[in-house]
Formats: sequence, C-alpha cells, structure tokens
Amino acid sequence: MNAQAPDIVRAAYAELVVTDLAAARWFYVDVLGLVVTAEEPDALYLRAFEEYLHHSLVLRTGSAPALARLAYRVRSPREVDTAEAYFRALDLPTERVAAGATRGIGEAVRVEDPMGFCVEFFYEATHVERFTQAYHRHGGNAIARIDHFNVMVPDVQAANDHYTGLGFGVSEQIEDAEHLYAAWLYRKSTVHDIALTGGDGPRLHHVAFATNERHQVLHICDVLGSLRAEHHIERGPGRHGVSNAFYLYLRDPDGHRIEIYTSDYYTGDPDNPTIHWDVHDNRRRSYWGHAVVPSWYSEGSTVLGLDGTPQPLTSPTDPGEAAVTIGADGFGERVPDGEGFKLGHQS
Ligand SMILES: O=S(=O)(O)c1ccc(O)c(O)c1
Ligand SMILES: [Fe+2]
Repeated sequence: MNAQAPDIVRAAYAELVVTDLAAARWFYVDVLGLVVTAEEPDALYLRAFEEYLHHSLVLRTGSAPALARLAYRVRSPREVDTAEAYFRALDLPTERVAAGATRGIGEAVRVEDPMGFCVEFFYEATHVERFTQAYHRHGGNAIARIDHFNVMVPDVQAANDHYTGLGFGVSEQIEDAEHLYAAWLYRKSTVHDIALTGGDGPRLHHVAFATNERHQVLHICDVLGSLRAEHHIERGPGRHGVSNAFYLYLRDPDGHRIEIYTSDYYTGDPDNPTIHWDVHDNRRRSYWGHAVVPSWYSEGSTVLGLDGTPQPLTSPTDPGEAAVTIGADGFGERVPDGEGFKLGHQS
C-alpha cells in the first residue's frame, strides 16, 4: 500500500550558500528591501513584508555558491511525521532534525528527493512581526512574499510525476508530441510552488518572490540602474506566457538567480485545468515574443545533497527546449535567413 503523501501547504523558504555575506546583504536587504529577522556572523535570516514566519530566505556563508535546501511548510506537526513515513517508504535518504536546526524553524524532516535536491518539510516556526501595512518601511519595490522554486532536472516527466505523487496540481506545461520540456506545479492557490526546467541537474534555476503590483518590479530596475548595478538584471522585465506573470530575473552577487514576479492567477478550484503550451509557441516564455537570453536556459546553481556535498550533474537524454526552438529561443546560429535572431514568424 502506498504511504500517504504529506499535506503540503506551500513553498516556504530556501537556504542559499553565499561566498560574501556582506555583498549578499547589500543585494537582498539594501537593494531588494527584504527584512532582516535575524543576523549571525555567518548567516542572515530574511523575510518579505507580508510574511510572519521567521524567514523565507536563509543566506549562509560558504566556500562556493550553492542551494543548501528547499523547504515546504506542511499543514500540521503530524504532517511532518507523514512526510517522514512517505519518504522512508520510497527508500529515499531521510533525516529528522530537531527544532532549531535552522533558527526559527521547529522539528522537521529532510529528504534527498529522487532528483537529488535536499528538501525539508516543517510546520512549527517562530512568528515575527508582519509588515503588510508598515508602509513607512516599504521601499518602492516592496516584496510581499516568497512565491516559488524553479529547479533544473534532466528528466522533467519524472520530476513532474514525483510532485504529482506529492499531491501537487499541474497548472501549465510546455510540450510537444514527444517530450515534456517544462512544468509548473502548485499546492497553494497560485500557478506554482515548484517549476521544472529541463537541463543538466540537479541545479537550482531560481527562487521567486512576489510583489503585489507591477510598478514594484519596475522600481527594482530603476534602483539597480541608479546604483550602476544594472548588470544584476539578467532577463526582463516582461510578461510571461506561462503563468501570465509580470517578471524580472536578477542574478545575485554569487550568481544565484532570483525572480521578482507578480500577477499570476488563481488555481484553487479542484478542477483547475492544466494549460498546455506548444514548445514552438513564441509567446510561452515571453508573451510579447521577446527572445530569452541564453544564460537563462543554461545556467543554474549547484545543489547540495542531504550530506551537504555538491550533487553531480546528469544531462538530459532528450533534446532540450533550447534545441527545438531557434538557439536559446531567439539567439540562434541556426537561423536560416536572419542575422542570428529569431524572426517573429519563426518558431
Ligand atoms: O518563462 S516562463 O513563461 O515559462 C515562466 C513562467 C513562470 C515562471 O515563474 C517562470 O520562472 C518562467
Ligand atoms: Fe519563476
């Protein structure tokens, strides 16, 4: 009999390893405006304005940039036990950690999932002040909350099946008759808590935070421009086809990719239909047809396994999305009649 999947509420926090905590503090606190809940000589615990749990992002000093773990909140303390039983039944490396193993987080279970990511499931967490209406503290780029994780995996279908087995709904997919190239899956009533990007993996593609309004995304761009830090902008601002969200992708001082995201849509009814995008639809990634910078498809963060060591990478066996569109979706040497760019009518 299959073990019961834990009742997962949402993507809750990520722990990133950074090589220069001061530089990371400048990026995430001074530029992005995240709130410092707690600070240690080698770690920062940060949250966004609507959040009342201790943190949604931990930055910890290390010798090389990496994703230490992704964490999901479950609905009750009992669901931590359910999670442990579920993953042990799958014969996955699983460990129970005591309250305080991560400052501000209660007892939890950590698992190395089938894709190689270290994933934590917790319920108890320290409550701290919520700054939803502390408008005097909000900058023009007020980030409201963490929204989702995006991970790079060599087998999108297998990862999709792992997450549907955990009770995630599938909101959108990019596919053709042969392959599933990308997928977005959710537990909370938005487009996703986790997204799957085909590529060498396991790697972290990005952690996304949500703002409530588009102008807050645009303000980040203006702030970076005024600081002569515009090189932190990798892609966007723009409108996604998948998710319909307004987006901006940044690279932090260690190269970790952070998305600032707003205006996706509600997915909370039980019959929420999956949206299927053809891999040749030029609007899927950028609804206005803009090309996607090659680094967005090719670069990601190293992932640490449950034992804290970097995970070796596996390459996809099928052709990746960037191979079936022209180059990396617009920057392609194989454009037959253009100057290296995809023309609007081409796919
Ligand atoms: O680029 S996509 O439109 O596929 C996209 C949609 C939603 C996301 O969160 C994302 O990172 C990327
Ligand atoms: Fe995203």
